[in-house]
Amino acid sequence: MIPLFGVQNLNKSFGGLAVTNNVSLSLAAGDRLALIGPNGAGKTTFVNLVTGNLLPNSGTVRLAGQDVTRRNAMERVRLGLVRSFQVTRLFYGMTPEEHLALAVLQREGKSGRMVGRYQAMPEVMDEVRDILDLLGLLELSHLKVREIAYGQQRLLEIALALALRPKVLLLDEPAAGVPQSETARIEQALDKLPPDLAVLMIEHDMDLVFRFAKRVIVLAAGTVIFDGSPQDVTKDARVREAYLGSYANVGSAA
Ligand SMILES: Nc1ncnc2c1ncn2[C@@H]1O[C@H](COP(=O)(O)OP(=O)(O)OP(=O)(O)O)[C@@H](O)[C@H]1O
Repeated sequence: MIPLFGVQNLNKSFGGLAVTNNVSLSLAAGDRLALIGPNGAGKTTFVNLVTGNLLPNSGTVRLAGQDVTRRNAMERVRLGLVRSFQVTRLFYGMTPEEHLALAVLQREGKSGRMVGRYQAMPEVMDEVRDILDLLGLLELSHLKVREIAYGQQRLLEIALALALRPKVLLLDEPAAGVPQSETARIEQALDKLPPDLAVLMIEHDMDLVFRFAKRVIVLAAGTVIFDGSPQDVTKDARVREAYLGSYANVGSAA
């Protein structure tokens, strides 16, 4: 079976520094994959190669049966590869509903000027409400972004990505900066993502990784040193040494 998404033998160097070393991985519909690794392991670089924000020195990126290695980020989005937005790109004076309406209209190729009239468009309103409801944001739909909690702003980033109808969703540290009291909300929302969506999550919060991922890839110095189940990652000697350290004992006891 052809995977929905795959990279083969991807390499990237900055000057003499090899940051992505022969990385290969693939994702099928419904996969829940976490990419973890110590600071500087090359996770952000890898995401940028996948999204088209960086070009690799060699290797290929394939999406939905097509070689997209030389395609730009927007073309990849149109083919279904979407990265969650970042809080810094939200408009603090706009509501979650307005953000979602704008995203849906943009996806449909409709002018941003129509955003003032979206409430009269039942198909847009239905979709906006469905996505907000899925992520537990419906009750906040009319508040300004600046009035909602940081964890909910992070959920709005995911909502905006879903509005682009991805086949493959890249979640870049969805719990980063979110207070402990709000991480349960993130977990609950991630549980409700469409089952056929393939999700690749980069995350440092190991509790979230263990609850969410069915498969874990560990990157160290740009190289994949582990690809397997969350249960096995804690037992792997190289991973313990490179990254997990004392967490390994906690994880393996669970
Ligand atoms: N544009 C660049 N030019 C030169 N070096 C870079 C560039 N981008 C990243 N690097 C280097 O590549 C290495 C990997 O960086 P990267 O940000 O991909 O790691 P990371 O795993 O995402 O780290 P973190 O978890 O701290 O975000 C680092 O040594 C970094 O300094």
